[in-house]
Amino acid sequence: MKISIVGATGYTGAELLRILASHPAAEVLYITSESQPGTGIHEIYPHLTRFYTKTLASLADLEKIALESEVIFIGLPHGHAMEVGRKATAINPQVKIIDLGADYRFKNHAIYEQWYKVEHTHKEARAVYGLTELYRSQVKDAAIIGNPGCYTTASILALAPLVKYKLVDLKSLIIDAKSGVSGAGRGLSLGSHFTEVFESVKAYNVAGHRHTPEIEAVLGEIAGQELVINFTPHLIPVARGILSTCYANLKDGVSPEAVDEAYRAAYSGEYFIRLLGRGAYPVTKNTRGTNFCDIGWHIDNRTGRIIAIAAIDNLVKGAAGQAVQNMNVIFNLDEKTGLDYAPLYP
Ligand SMILES: NC(=O)C1=CN([C@@H]2O[C@H](COP(=O)(O)OP(=O)(O)OC[C@H]3O[C@@H](n4cnc5c(N)ncnc54)[C@H](OP(=O)(O)O)[C@@H]3O)[C@@H](O)[C@H]2O)C=CC1
Ligand SMILES: CC(=O)N[C@@H](CCC(=O)OP(=O)(O)O)C(=O)O
Repeated sequence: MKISIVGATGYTGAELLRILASHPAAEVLYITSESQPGTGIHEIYPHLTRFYTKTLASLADLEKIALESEVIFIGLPHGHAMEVGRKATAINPQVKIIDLGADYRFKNHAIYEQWYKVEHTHKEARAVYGLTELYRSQVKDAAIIGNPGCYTTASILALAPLVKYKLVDLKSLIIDAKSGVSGAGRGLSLGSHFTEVFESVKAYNVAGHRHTPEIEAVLGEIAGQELVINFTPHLIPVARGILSTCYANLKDGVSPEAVDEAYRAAYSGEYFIRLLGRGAYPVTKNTRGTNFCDIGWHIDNRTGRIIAIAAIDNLVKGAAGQAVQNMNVIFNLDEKTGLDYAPLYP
């Protein structure tokens, strides 16, 4: 597959390059940057030395990129990807677009515009939400994929079986999630300085984070009714990893065995979802550098609540890995191609 990456100098772009370097069917054609065109990617990311000697192109080359590529991954800030997607598909209607940002995640554009404060400029795109395990049959035939957010991937995967099999009160969903600092991207900002983050943990965007409507839309679709959640993200002093701890009131009479069965029914055939089981504790380090999502759950008999916990690597299952998983599905390859390796541990 001839692949280009728009926004290759970002963390998700670099992670795509790392994964695609050992993908047997992938040929990386063009990689772009607006700030450093002409620079070798191995100069910006020395860890990619020996794997790539390519120099960066720019969006000025979009016509050539769109015409020659079969897949374009986009790793740009929201608001920019939809313009690239609109232009690239106009130039080459056959090209597949996989956007790692938020522009193509929402079926309801009004919700996107309300939360992201930009006008949606590619409303006619018939994009598919790329949470592979839940939308595989649509991903297969998609021309444009809105790859999910990192917190949303972990949180939705933890809660989906409970919602699907109607085991919990939909008014009681609470998600408490923690992310490593690479989730904020490579750009410099005060909040991600070492001295701000090290030896510290903080909540941010409480009751206002943009992943809230994304989680609500997907879980609402699974439930067949609208729902609202509480979602609180936290920044923790690690480079990679998301741990999402999700709370819900179990409906009366739901047994622990029924909960176990719901997780098994939802995910037993899913390679990238490792069900650790009831009473188990997922750990971000066990997923580091991989496309795995580890899930465990607990039932608190005193409060009648279930606590479901998911761990992922935000840059892999939460971004570049899931994007490659979606590409594999679209091109009818084994979903694990280029993604089947053990975590780096410790
Ligand atoms: N980091 C993560 O864990 C996750 C990120 N995402 C999403 O993926 C996308 C990329 O994220 P990430 O790689 O972390 O971001 P980074 O900040 O690390 O990289 C952003 C990229 O976008 C380019 N860029 C920045 N501004 C512009 C602009 N105005 N026009 C064109 N290009 C621009 C930069 O290139 P240059 O400056 O060289 O031109 C760079 O390649 C975002 O939408 C993000 O929300 C999704 C899931 C997880
Ligand atoms: C730690 C950190 O800052 N994380 C990012 C989420 C990264 C992500 O998935 O963002 P998109 O939905 O924009 O793609 C944040 O909270 O905004």
